[in-house]
Amino acid sequence: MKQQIPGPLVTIVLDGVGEIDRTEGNAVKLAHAPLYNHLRASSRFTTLLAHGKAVGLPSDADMGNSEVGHNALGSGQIYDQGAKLVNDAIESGAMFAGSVWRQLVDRVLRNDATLHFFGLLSDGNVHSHIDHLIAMLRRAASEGVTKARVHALLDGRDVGGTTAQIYLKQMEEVLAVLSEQGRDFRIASGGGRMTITMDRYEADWAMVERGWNHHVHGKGRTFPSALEALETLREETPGIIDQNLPGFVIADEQGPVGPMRDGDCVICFNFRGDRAIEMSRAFDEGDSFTYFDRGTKPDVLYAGMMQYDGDLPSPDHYLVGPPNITDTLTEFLVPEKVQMFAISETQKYGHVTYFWNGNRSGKVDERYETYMEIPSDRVSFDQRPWMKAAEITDALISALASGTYRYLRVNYANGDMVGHTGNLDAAITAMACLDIQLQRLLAAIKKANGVALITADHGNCDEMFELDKKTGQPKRETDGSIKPKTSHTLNRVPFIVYDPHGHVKGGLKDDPSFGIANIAATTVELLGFEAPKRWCPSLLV
Ligand SMILES: O=C(O)[C@H](O)COP(=O)(O)O
Ligand SMILES: [Mn+2]
Ligand SMILES: [Mn+2]
Repeated sequence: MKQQIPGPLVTIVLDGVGEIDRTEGNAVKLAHAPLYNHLRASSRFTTLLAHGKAVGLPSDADMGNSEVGHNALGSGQIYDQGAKLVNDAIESGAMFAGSVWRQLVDRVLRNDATLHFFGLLSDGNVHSHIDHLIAMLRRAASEGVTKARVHALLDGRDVGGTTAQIYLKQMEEVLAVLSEQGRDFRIASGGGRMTITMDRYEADWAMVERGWNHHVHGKGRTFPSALEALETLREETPGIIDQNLPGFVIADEQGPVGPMRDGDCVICFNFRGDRAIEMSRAFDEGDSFTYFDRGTKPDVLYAGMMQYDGDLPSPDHYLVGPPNITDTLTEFLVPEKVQMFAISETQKYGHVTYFWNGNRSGKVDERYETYMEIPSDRVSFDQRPWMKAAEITDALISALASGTYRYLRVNYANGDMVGHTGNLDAAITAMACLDIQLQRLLAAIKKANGVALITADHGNCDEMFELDKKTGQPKRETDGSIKPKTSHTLNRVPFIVYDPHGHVKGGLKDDPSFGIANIAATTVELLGFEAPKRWCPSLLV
């Protein structure tokens, strides 16, 4: 129902805060969070889908993630996303018929050179899928490529915390088969994804530099094989989860097996952009690149699985076209001259700006948009579970008090970033910290005569234990301790309308098929507009 609230409207995204009845291992329920619990008990509380097909992923077995979640939140629509687009391009053969694949393979054949692949080696399907890599390796072999190298980033964040051996073994088997008939396909380097290569939003370029030295120059601690590296590195730091493992280089009697050389080609097989952009820039940019010293940069042709940033644009070459997200919430509100404010800390800043605006890094219109980034700490977030929630709230309170903005949006990263560490105690603290900041923020919204919509982009800290699918009980390590869960969940997410002055008319529709893509239409209705027909319908009765 179209209605115009008199004060500001604020969308609060509690990143990684899902909804499930179970209390065990659920930081949302275990935390001292009196305000959040009070809001959940209100009549304008419901839950929404935030995973699988409801956010454009291939199947309902796919957990949601921040990219697809914020795309849905910010566009009010469901688009086929990277995972699905790449599957389709491989299945239909369009990827291999495309000009970029041809250029890469032809160059390798012409130069008698090596085809390198780097990316996240798992089936998490958030940044990548191992099946995509396997399909490309097989195809390259069938087209005559004789030398390929895989630079394998170990996951433990979108999949179980200590599962790297599963994917490494699978990869070694595939590579062994492909190496028959005179081919030479091998793993050349690797490391934990939170230690090397996969930084995002320029939070820590040193990670990318470490990755560059391992993958490109073959510089790092050497091991005879990736599985031996994994075993040794785990032994050296008991309890370490895969994402935090140090980098490694594979070497034989002649030295490192896969430094990149002039004439080689390189494919980043991640489809998701945020954590692939910095490395792409290191490969593509010329002397203007100043983030770290790349040493002698080999003359390689580099391609991404997808275009990771449509505005830079980056990379120069990519295998699959990105989803073309149009008619976003921001594009709708700009011509209506609605002043907007978007804020988060570094780790989620791109989520609430770039992903929110349909993967657009520039503003739609400077005159109506203010963005604010609070620099994140550079630590493992179980050491600082409060993160920058207080500083973000300070800035939001000032923005509300200025009276300038009619629509504000914020992402609080705590539930997700602390959830990814697998540390339940820290996640419980994160939720308690969030509750205190929500108390401050909602008081300011009330004072400004406003309304808030509180939601999440997907679950994470709502399930901090790995559960056995059959018994529903927590899985145990060999020493009897509970196996921590570091990845997102498949759970629904909250949707709460906070309306202290009773401005909002009507209740919430009760439709279990509604997801977070339904929030944009709700937003514009509360701002006094009719939502575009192509958006998912509003949640207001
Ligand atoms: O990149 C990450 O940190 C995880 O793979 C996914 O987390 P996000 O989707 O919440 O960013
Ligand atoms: Mn998220
Ligand atoms: Mn996450």
